[in-house]
Amino acid sequence: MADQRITGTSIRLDGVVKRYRGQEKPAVERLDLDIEAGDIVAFVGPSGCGKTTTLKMINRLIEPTEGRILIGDRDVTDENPDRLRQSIGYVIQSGGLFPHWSVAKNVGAIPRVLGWSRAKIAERTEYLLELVGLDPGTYADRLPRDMSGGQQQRVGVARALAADPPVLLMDEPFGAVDPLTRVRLQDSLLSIQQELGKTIVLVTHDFQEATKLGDKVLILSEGGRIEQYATPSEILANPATPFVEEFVGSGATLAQLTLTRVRDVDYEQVVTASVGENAEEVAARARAAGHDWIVVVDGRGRPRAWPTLAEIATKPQISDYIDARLPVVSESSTLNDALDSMLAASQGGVLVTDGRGVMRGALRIDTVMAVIRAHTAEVRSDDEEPSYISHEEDHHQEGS
Ligand SMILES: Nc1ncnc2c1ncn2[C@@H]1O[C@H](COP(=O)(O)OP(=O)(O)OP(=O)(O)O)[C@@H](O)[C@H]1O
Repeated sequence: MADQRITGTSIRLDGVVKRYRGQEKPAVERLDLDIEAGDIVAFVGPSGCGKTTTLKMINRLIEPTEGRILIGDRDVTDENPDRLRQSIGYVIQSGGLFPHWSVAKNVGAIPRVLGWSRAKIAERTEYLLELVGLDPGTYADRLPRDMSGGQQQRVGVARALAADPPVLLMDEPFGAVDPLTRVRLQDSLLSIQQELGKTIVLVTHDFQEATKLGDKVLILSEGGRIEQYATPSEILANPATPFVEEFVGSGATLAQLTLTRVRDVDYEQVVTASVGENAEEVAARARAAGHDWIVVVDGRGRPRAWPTLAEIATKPQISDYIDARLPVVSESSTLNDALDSMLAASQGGVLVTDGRGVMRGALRIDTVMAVIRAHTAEVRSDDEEPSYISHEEDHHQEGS
């Protein structure tokens, strides 16, 4: 992410220990950790290893028993915790919104405490709702209970970013939503991060999620012991300990698919059309491009339907088809997400959008399969003795 603007700050945990009263063993024995400004770091590890305890010591929702915590150059170990928390965004599972406050009131909570003017809060709220993919006109006055879990979670992210904190902490943020919503929220977080460049620390139970979101992944074992702290590809290529190997285990092949993003592969251009356009002209455009389908987009270029030319030929103009099961992923989605989305929609392809949902192209299952085959071949040639491979080939030739 060399071209990314960074507004986050570094975080350092220096000899941090947490002993809970009445517990014999410390939850976190002694942790030294450096998180670089602008990185997303994902904490993973088995239940009870100390992920949440470590996360909450960063904003001192849990007070460390020993050690120091630095945010940028600021030693915050003894800082007033309320003040500290105003400079650290915090997102929990299910959003943690105040249920009887409107979305706008929830998002403006910290700015109000900070004494911002009404106009500034309103402007910021509008910007943030747009950023997290919620139309301010539709949602600003809604109550959380009238929104889906995924939408509430988006509001939770907007609220955490309200005072533009350099650091965002997220505790299992996408744990409570269905798998497809989860993928959308992950993609949305990645596009927000592309725009903002915060330092984000997140706890997850899901190694796939950690490899998708994390610039670096921290794998902990009991007592907050660091087993490995590295980029996802380093962890997959060189697990540091037998613990890591086992933890990553059979998920490794799938995780490799997680390392490839849709934007890294050659997906196709598509022919788009707006509602009301002349169907014959659109069809001619599609045929010229060698396609027997088109994508209908709305006024902002977002996909609405994916009809075949036969379907659009039934009417003189492009009508407003709505396709509720349209398989869509974003460029920052992983190939794994793309495959899931194809399977869920029983289609041999997915539409690809940018971070704001604007149409970019289509990815076909053949392309994904080609990437998987190329990767498998690469792993073979890395791992296996050349003599073994030629042996295999001989064997096949004999058999055929
Ligand atoms: N308030 C508390 N009082 C006493 N012990 C606690 C408290 N909170 C956590 N612990 C203990 O500290 C250890 C680490 O807990 P923590 O919640 O940080 O783990 P975790 O890795 O986040 O677990 P999970 O994945 O299950 O959420 C566990 O043994 C837990 O039982």
